[in-house]
Amino acid sequence: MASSAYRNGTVQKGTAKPISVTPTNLKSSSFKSRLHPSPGSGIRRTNPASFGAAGGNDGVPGRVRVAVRLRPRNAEELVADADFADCVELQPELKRLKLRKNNWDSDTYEFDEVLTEFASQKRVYEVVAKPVVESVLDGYNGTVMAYGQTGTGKTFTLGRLGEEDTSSRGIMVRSMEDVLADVSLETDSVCVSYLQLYMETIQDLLDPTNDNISIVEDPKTGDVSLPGATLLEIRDQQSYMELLRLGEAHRIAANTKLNTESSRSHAILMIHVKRSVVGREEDFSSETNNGSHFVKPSKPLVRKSKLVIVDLAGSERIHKSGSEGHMLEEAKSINLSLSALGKCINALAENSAHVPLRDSKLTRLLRDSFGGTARTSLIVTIGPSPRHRGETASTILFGQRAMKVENMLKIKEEFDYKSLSRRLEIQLDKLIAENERQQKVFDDEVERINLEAQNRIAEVERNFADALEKEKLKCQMEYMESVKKLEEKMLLNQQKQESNGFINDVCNGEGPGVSVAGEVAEIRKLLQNEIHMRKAAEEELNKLKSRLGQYALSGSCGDMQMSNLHKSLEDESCQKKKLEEEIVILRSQLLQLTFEADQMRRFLDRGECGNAFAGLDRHSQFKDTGNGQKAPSTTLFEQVGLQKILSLLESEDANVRIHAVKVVANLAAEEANQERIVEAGGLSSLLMLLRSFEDETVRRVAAGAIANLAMNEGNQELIMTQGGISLLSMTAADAEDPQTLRMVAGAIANLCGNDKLQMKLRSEGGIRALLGMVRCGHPDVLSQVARGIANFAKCESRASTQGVKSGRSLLIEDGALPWIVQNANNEAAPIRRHIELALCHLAQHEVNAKEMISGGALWELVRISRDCSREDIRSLARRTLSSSPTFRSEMRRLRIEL
Ligand SMILES: Nc1ncnc2c1ncn2[C@@H]1O[C@H](COP(=O)(O)OP(=O)(O)OP(=O)(O)O)[C@@H](O)[C@H]1O
Repeated sequence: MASSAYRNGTVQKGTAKPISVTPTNLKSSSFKSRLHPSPGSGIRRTNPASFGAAGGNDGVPGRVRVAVRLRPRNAEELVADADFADCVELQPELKRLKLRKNNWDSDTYEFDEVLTEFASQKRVYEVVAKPVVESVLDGYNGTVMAYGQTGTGKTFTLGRLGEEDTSSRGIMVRSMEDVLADVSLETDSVCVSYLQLYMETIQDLLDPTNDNISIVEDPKTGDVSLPGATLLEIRDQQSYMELLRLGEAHRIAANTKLNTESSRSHAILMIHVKRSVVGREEDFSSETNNGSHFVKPSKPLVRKSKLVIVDLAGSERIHKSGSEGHMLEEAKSINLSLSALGKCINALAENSAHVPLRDSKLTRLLRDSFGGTARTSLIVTIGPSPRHRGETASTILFGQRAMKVENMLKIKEEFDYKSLSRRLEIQLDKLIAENERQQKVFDDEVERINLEAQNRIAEVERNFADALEKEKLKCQMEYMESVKKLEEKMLLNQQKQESNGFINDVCNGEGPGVSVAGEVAEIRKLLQNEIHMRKAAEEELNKLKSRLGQYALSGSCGDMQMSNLHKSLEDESCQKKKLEEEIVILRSQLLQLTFEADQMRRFLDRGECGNAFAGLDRHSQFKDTGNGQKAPSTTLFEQVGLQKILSLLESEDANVRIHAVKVVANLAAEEANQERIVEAGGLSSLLMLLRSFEDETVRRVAAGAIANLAMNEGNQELIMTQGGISLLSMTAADAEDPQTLRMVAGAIANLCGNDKLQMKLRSEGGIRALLGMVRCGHPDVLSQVARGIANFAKCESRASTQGVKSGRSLLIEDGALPWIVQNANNEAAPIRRHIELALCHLAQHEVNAKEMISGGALWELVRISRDCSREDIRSLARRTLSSSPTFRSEMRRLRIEL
């Protein structure tokens, strides 16, 4: 900062050597602000140029601006100095002040603004304070300070409230008016603290009990703050005025010779302005551009600036002010702090390496105002009296030196995390609300679809139930109809028999047993005709043969005739073959009808439901007609021949195949036929049908036939060696029809009862196939599965007892235990009985005990031993439990008593 002596042009000619210090940049600088008006600003800006717009936060040089204000003569001066001229002469248009040395000589000083005794308070505000207020609103710190001899108008300039005469409002009042006009109280905030520095102690003027406030300096930024001071938010001018009144009331003043209301402390008013501003979008988007759901918020910034208005206590010459005692101490303290301020200003003005900021609290408080980052405006107040020329000269020199102090203005802007967080919260709330709305729409839609689906299901169920009911009715009707027809036929037949005295083989002595006797008789008649025709054809053939022999002998037979005869012969043979086939079919049809007639007869006799394949175990096996006579099927079997019937299993005609397999199944139900069917290759043919899997009916009937054959112990091994278990397992895995599964399960269950086949059956997947069929859930199937398991467990038990087998049960190995335990108390008696037996067999072997306990079988065994309806099973369970050490010990542990 350069400095040079300045002499007033008019004075240059004089002899005196006035020392006037003029900053080199004085000409280029104006007292007026160069700030932009903020958009929407409520105050009229003083100058459109803006150093804030230079951008960034790098700092802009800003010299301390100094104005001088002359107080008008007061009453005392008007009298006492009546014969004397003022000690100063002002040239406001030239911004100069002449300080008279004597009548003919004066020193001239140039200031940023020269305010005469006629300058209004409004003008003083506009030239001294308004530019600073605007800077503060733009985000810079600002200081307006009044310095001068006691009684020269510092408090008048700054602190006048102007309640009676608004035109006399001082800088403090007017500053707030402009601040409040410019800020938006929705987004910005204005807070005030008001303090006095009295005898090196900082007191709170808004709360006088708070009288030892400490200064906190940020070592990094140099920012000074007073965290202990009361900080009140201002929302309107009225509350601010009350606050100023309160502060004024608490300010220490005294009546001195020079001022009846002399301030004995430095008053410091701090107006904190916090403003939200919107930053440049690109700065922020790079930081937050990681989520696609958010509407990118602009960069939120906050500007925290501070306007400090300092009304210094006046400097005084002790002898003039007449201070003594405590007031003398006050005066000394005031002078000391002002002198410390002066020293700092001098050091700064001279660009000295050391600035003694820490010499007083005043200089510590004002460190940002002089040589700091604030925009500072100083008003030096002087009086006109020549009697105080010395003090006026000293004030003027203070102002001149202050004009040399260069500050580096910095915008006080920082990232506004609070605002960002608030905005993000709002955005989040919006997103949550939107999400909830969409969720509700979705839920409503799901509910609607659900309702619609339920309605549809209900409708389908209704339709289905109706259709089922109709179908049921239809079946019942048809059934009644057919029963009626059969009864009628039977009656007719009986009548015929009685009238003709003809005794039919089929219905011999059986009364109501020949339900389809008429039909049978008809077929028999057809059959007789066929036989007659065949015999006639055979006779014809024999005749032709003998004629052929005669022709050959006589030699009169021509080639032509020979070939004709050959052809006829071939035709006859073909016809014969066809007839033979038809006879076989007719016989098998007859056989089937005879079966059905028999079933029907039994049904009518007992009121039971007939089933051609009911014989899955020995107890339900179909044996004979019940009167010691051979069954009609057996008779036909003998008449037609087993080979013929079995050959029909391979017929190309599907109907014939179905028919034939039914006949074979019925034959297989008779114990007497079982071995013969197997010997004649029937088992292979049936297994082949199972393998070919051409038709569900064929497969079901074939499985039933195999089940019947498997009742015979001799056949069981053959079934195994011919790969029967694999084929049955395969069928078990892919069949869906419960009746087919029942037949397959029945066949495997029969095989399970063979001691010799245990290992092979298990290794070829028999147990797993059996367990796999429980998926069907049909009680008939479950019953067969349970029977198989019971058979297997029984064989295992036998083998273990004989010492043939050791180790855990293969049933347990193959995972049967959970199903066994689960169904041990099945409500279907046949299932329950088989399972109960199976459990007892398994439990007889100590090696199974642990698994059975952990699988829950012990509880079932205990239940069986107590509640089983069959005495033999009950006692078997009890015996088993009491003979097993493992079960006994577990029961002891569980305190179970048999
Ligand atoms: N420009 C002015 N016009 C009219 N009266 C003024 C002017 N300046 C000051 N006065 C009057 O002068 C007297 C002293 O003023 P003021 O109390 O403001 O001085 P001061 O510098 O604050 O003194 P101190 O330092 O002792 O507090 C007051 O009565 C005040 O009204």
